[in-house]
Amino acid sequence: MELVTRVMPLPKDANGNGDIFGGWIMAQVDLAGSALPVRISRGRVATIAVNEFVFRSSVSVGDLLSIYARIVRVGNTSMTVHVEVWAERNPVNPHLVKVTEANITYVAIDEHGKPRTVPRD
Ligand SMILES: CC(=O)SCCNC(=O)CCNC(=O)[C@H](O)C(C)(C)COP(=O)(O)OP(=O)(O)OC[C@H]1O[C@@H](n2cnc3c(N)ncnc32)[C@H](O)[C@@H]1OP(=O)(O)O
Repeated sequence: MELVTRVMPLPKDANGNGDIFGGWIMAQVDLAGSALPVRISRGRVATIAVNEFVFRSSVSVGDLLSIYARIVRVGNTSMTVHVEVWAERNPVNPHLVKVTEANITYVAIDEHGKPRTVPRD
């Protein structure tokens, strides 16, 4: 898997318990997951489907999140990406926890927002 993003949630991203909102994590994963489809399709993409999204462990303010991605399928106009989010926590005694994984499908789109074929070369 390829490291595509590192990001640290801030207090504004948390609920009253200090846990990070799932919607914030979904936004980071959607954005990070698009990096490889943008690269291989050499242009714009749009998210068409979140095929699976699993929150395995809660995320806290100050966790350093590393988001990894791997292309699992390339269709005619679509690309499906597996994304994993790992949290590095407790700087005094650091340890890594897989907090989220997802499968997301993106469609390559042209300047009119219509699907275009993913280049094969
Ligand atoms: C930048 C952002 O991410 S914005 C986030 C929100 N996303 C959006 O606003 C996108 C809104 N959706 C759209 O604009 C349109 O649906 C488009 C342009 C993405 C696709 O247009 P459509 O006419 O629906 O495309 P179409 O039905 O031909 O399907 C395109 C591809 O998606 C695939 N697809 C469609 N539905 C799904 C699904 N539920 N799961 C996985 N793949 C799917 C199709 O199989 C096809 O793949 P292929 O060409 O590799 O065989």
